[in-house]
Amino acid sequence: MQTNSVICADALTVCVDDRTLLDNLNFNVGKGEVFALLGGNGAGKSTTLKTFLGLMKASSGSATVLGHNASTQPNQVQKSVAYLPESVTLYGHLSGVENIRYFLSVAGVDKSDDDMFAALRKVALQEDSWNKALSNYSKGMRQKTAIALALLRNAPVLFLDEPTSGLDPAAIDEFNVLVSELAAGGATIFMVTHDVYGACQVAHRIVLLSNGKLTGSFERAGDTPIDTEAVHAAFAGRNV
Ligand SMILES: Nc1ncnc2c1ncn2[C@@H]1O[C@H](COP(=O)(O)OP(=O)(O)OP(=O)(O)O)[C@@H](O)[C@H]1O
Repeated sequence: MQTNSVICADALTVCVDDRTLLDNLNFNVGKGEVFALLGGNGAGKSTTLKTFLGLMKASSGSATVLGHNASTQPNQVQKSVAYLPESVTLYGHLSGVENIRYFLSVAGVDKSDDDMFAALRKVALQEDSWNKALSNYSKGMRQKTAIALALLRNAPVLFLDEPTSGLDPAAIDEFNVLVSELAAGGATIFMVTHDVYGACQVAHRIVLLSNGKLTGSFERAGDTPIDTEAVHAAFAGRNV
């Protein structure tokens, strides 16, 4: 394991019945890194996420977050991570502010209104919507609310499931800026996606998953985004 490794897959293998869903995955994600796991339908992305969240167990090898084994110490892992599912689950009849207040109280986190307003400003949720019912929010606005909640929980690690699916191009750009800012502030971000372009814009590293195996890896060099064409080609099994 790297010394600054926050998320680590070490020979991670997950089998269900006689099927191998994840086959000997190895990777480390460092503090402040945006890591994207890219794969097609059925590649094993959700299985990987669920294993890191302690919802599925490793059959051999390990998935660890901040040194906690997700299979044997799921509670410790769940305390230190924020998880954004593809469809954000907040209450439609409550406002953004009320949702945040409610979920912080459930998590036992005590924050002032000023802290909450600062988080909503940081994620750039329009101020005139803060007290409107969430049922009036767009998907991007709901996602911003969920990210503000994650910030207020001070979660050092974020797991994001298909975070840009269903967002329009402007919302995707805003989301990418926010993710980059969070990472620059020290958050470690693990996302699963099949959006090659979006992953290239925001990720420091992209790892390809196919049939439960890692099949390629791309790293950002300085400020230059990862080459979309090279990732597309590898994703589609072509040579560039
Ligand atoms: N609990 C389970 N038991 C048996 N098979 C499963 C289980 N969960 C997932 N699978 C199978 O594992 C494979 C990987 O599924 P997974 O949901 O991880 O893929 P994915 O990359 O997230 O796909 P998608 O992009 O379509 O959501 C699929 O063939 C799926 O049918």
